[in-house]
Amino acid sequence: MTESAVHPALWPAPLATGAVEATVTVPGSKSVTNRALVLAALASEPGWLRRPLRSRDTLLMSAALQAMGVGIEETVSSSTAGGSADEAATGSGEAWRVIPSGLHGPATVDVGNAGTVMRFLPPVAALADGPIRFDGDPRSYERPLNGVIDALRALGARIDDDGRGALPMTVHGGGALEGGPVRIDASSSSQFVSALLLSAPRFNQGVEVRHVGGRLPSMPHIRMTVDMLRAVGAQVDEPETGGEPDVWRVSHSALLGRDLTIEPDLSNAQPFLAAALVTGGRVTIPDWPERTTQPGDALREIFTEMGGSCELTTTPNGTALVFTGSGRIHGIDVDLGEVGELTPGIAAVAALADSPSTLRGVAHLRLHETDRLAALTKEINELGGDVTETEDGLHIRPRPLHGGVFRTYDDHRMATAGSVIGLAVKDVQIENVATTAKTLPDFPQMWAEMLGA
Ligand SMILES: O=C(O)C1=C[C@@H](OP(=O)(O)O)[C@@H](O)[C@H](O)C1
Ligand SMILES: C=C(OP(=O)(O)O)C(=O)O
Repeated sequence: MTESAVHPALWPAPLATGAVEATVTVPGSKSVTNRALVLAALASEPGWLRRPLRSRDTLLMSAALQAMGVGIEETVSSSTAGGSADEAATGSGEAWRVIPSGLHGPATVDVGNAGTVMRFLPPVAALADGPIRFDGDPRSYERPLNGVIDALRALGARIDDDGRGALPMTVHGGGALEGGPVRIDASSSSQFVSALLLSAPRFNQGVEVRHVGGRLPSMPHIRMTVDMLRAVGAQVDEPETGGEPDVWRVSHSALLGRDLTIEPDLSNAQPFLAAALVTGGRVTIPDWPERTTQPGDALREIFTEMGGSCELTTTPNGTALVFTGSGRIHGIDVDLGEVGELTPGIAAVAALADSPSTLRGVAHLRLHETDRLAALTKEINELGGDVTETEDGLHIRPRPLHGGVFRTYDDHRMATAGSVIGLAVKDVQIENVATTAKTLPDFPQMWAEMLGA
């Protein structure tokens, strides 16, 4: 855990005074936006991202691509293609036009603490015609990157790092990369696999990535990578459509420019759904996709098991998820290995439940924005909770909680998790709620609006 250098302000998390009844328009998916930016930058023609997420992680991705020469023009979209009719009203009619170009160095990339930027861009940098320096927040030096660095070296790239297989580093782009077969251990982050696949159509021989090692986390995010590659014309062989287990192959090919409307971020819908569960209220999320690779879709099942119920409805503007709490919150025993980023929000709800919970399969969360297992244990326990860390997760035994400071360790999902607890527990103060800017800059305002403030 790394605490902020400065001691940021405390935000009094609002207590819910009754059942929440709200419709919450959730901004675009971080994971889809950053994949779409990379694919559009590597395409052979311009493309559009409509309703992209505008947050720290996506602006860092955009700035990095622009530093390498990609044109990204921000406009307010005049098209309503795929968007809901209330786009103009919500200000979500924003669109980014991406104009690919030769990739150039020297350039500097600030990855912040964005896993997608620090993992997805080194393969892009290897295609540039000069050195690309990567640096970021102190925490980015601690997050695993060795899978990407070692694989790129094996595929022909020259990289200078300090020997730890981590940031900071310089990728000496040679204008092209040979590519071909490579073995990696991606058990610490699925993003290693996604990173190599996303740029692979531009490698001379494409790529064959073979995962060797422990369980691969976050499989839906790899499916998202595969789906989005196929949607821009790439040829991908992968385990789920009959390929060899743990092997992905992407052929060399040109990529199409696409006009893509970004889905709402379903993981960022989590605190709002949790609010319905915790207060026995009802929250509607417009534009919830009928089919998606986003891991947040699993919340329909998980939060139903924890006491709510939900319905995917069709409205004149598209589909919406209506989630209703029953007033009871039940504990859960669940493996979250596929959907690790949902863990903080599930832990928050579990701390308020009427029975214990066991969250499993998420040891790799120790290397996320912060050590999430340690952070959740410490912060819930400091409010009077009874949480213990296991080898790969958390045991949560609900107890009456009291107010206090909930530290966030520069982790957006710690801030939203603390806010969920604050709905039910008086006087919870969130340290550095501004850290939600990583993926949801308007969180405090959205939260207040949901509560009718
Ligand atoms: O590819 C992606 O967009 C992501 C993959 C997952 O990473 P890990 O596999 O490192 O958990 C997830 O936790 C992260 O929030 C986003
Ligand atoms: C793990 C996360 O982010 P990152 O993309 O930085 O890995 C997350 O958003 O929960």
